[in-house]
Amino acid sequence: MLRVENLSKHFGGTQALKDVNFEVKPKEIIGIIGPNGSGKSTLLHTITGIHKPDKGSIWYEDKNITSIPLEDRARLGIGRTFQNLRLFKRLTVWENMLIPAIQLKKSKKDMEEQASELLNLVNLTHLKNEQAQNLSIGQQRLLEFIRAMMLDSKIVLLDEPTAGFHPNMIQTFIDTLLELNRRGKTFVIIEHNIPAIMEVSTKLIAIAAGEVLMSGNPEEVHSDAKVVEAYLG
Ligand SMILES: Nc1ncnc2c1ncn2[C@@H]1O[C@H](COP(=O)(O)OP(=O)(O)OP(=O)(O)O)[C@@H](O)[C@H]1O
Repeated sequence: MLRVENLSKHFGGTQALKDVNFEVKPKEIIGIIGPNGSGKSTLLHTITGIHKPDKGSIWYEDKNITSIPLEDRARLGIGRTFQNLRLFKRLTVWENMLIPAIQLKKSKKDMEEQASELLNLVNLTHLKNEQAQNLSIGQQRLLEFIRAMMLDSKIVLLDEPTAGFHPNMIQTFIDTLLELNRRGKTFVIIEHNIPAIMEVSTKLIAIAAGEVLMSGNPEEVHSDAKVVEAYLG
């Protein structure tokens, strides 16, 4: 579905990505872990078109998308959320859900049904008329997550979706993610919450200093000596 080949990107003297290769198959949940500054966000920015890679290519459903504009990647079905929340803070939860979806020209009824159902999944229905800025950071992150689902992307890239969560919200996120995955969504998730990412991912990719250290079975990757050292070192 999505394939990254020999992707490299540098900023001045910093090699943020070095020959990164991986593949995402339909309905997989890929977890990406790595220490701070290891290149995780750069990888997502390069896949979605914010950064142009120095080298390498990105393929989506057998189409080379390395050089196509950001909006076209979104139109093809690649959605995302950001590490820094990008909600319309003064608009209500409900307005936040509906506004991005307007571009899809779905019927108002369909959009409203979808928004209601998603809000229900993450237990935010009671806050639908509240301004987004009045929600806790964790609630805002859940809102950004389900808002991304309104765009009907086939694959959604999530950048630290549980950062700032109250511990009792993690399960809501996990349950929602798994439910959306059961319905056909594919996910790539950058996450520092190791227990959460271990629980949901079908494959784990560990990166350090811009390179893939190891990828594969989450248990094996997590307990690998090189991965443990990269985190602790
Ligand atoms: N726009 C930029 N300009 C210059 N350097 C950058 C830029 N973006 C990232 N970097 C550098 O590239 C490296 C990788 O950064 P990146 O944000 O991708 O790491 P990360 O793994 O997402 O980190 P974190 O877990 O802290 O979010 C870091 O050394 C960072 O300082």
